[in-house]
Amino acid sequence: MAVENGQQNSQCETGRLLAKRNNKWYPAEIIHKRFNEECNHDEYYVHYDGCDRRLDQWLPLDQIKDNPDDFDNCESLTDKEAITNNDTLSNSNAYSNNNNNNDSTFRKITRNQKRRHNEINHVQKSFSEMDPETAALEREHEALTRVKYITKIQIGLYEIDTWYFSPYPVDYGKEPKLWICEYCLKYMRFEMSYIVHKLDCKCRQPPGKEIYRCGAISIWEMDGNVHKIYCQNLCLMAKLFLDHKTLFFDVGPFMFYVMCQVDQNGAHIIGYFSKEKHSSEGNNVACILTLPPYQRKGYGKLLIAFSYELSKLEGIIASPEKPLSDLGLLSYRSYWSWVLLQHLNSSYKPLSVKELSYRTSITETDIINTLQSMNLLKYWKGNHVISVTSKALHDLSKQYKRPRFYIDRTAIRWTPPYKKINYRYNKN
Ligand SMILES: CC(=O)SCCNC(=O)CCNC(=O)[C@H](O)C(C)(C)COP(=O)(O)OP(=O)(O)OC[C@H]1O[C@@H](n2cnc3c(N)ncnc32)[C@H](O)[C@@H]1OP(=O)(O)O
Repeated sequence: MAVENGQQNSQCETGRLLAKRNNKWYPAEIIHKRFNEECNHDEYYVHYDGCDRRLDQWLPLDQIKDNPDDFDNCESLTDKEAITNNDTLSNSNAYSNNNNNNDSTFRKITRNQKRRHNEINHVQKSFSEMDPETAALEREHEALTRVKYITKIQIGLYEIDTWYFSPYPVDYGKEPKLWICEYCLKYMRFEMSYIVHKLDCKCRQPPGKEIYRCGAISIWEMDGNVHKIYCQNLCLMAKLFLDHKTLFFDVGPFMFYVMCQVDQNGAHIIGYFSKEKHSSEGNNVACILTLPPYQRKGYGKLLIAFSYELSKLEGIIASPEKPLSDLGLLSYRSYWSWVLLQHLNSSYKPLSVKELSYRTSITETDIINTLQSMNLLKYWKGNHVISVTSKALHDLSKQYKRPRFYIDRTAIRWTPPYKKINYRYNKN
């Protein structure tokens, strides 16, 4: 454990302890300590056993205890309260709630339920399960990004709790809160600078070109080379909610697509995705983010749908960059499942995986994984065969919610800015 300021309190010396979250105690580990000048006391940065790092938080001493007697009665936060109420995976817990999650019920679950459980709870590989090179990179990443100092940002009307470390410049990186202009994304350490900036700033929308407008939703395209500062600021802010993406300063090779909600005051940022100008891996999205106040409202799937509409216009079959985060996987799975079910439902003839890929711009691998997760694929004589009955389609269509928003293709004002190899029409 790194101690930043002052001496380590004896109560916390064991490393293993219980820390509070939503009024309950959970096994946790102290990662760092600092002196909070505002409150005039020490505080501790804790990581809850087995949980995603976005749940890590700074706690005062009275929210931490290390009495060994308490450990036996204490369950891990994983799969339980970590994912309730205000925590990020709030509504994904239907599976665990329904199954009580004790050992005996766990043994009874089907392989499909278990796969779904792992998807929802994002069961990650441990270092020992990774190949040595990946494990070394993961360790380095973890060491560099372990402690999140900026715990809040103010952007527009919203004060948002951050999830992860982001490499803001030194003077800013250790502030507990940053103020960010919702239009130009300039970041500030002091509220007063923010107030003054708001009076001065002439921007009321992202820079770049508006390539989509439908109702109050608009999407703006920016070239990382042309709007470098804006794109860097966007990446720094996005990193506060993304664990594994490493692009911050070298934004030149990327295009950025920012989705906004427009009202009489301006275009308010909802989220974005970035995309390599030339992706050797065939990726149509590098990073995707919906800002937390707008999450679970359908905007993530709208951004995903838009990325595939661009791929269709480019004539390519593409996939998001891997690894996907837990929420990224859930959102993509939800989008892919819905789109594939629509095509299977509306086709008058049986469709092959290749045909589905050609129609949707989704890669065959993503289609195979998605169909497998819905139990619609059989492996027969060395080939993947879609095996589907109208009853199964009917049941699944009820299970996967209709998206709240659709992209209106006629509202897209875009032509591919750079030449692509035409994979999509090369059906063989
Ligand atoms: C290629 C990559 O960049 S991978 C990294 C992906 N980005 C991140 O992890 C950054 C942080 N997360 C986010 O920004 C968002 O959670 C996103 C972009 C992944 C999804 O954005 P949202 O606006 O919340 O997506 P949306 O509301 O369309 O929901 C998509 C579906 O994903 C699933 N889902 C999304 N969030 C959750 C959640 N918290 N709990 C359970 N399911 C969820 C649901 O199935 C949901 O559909 P439904 O609401 O119809 O059931």
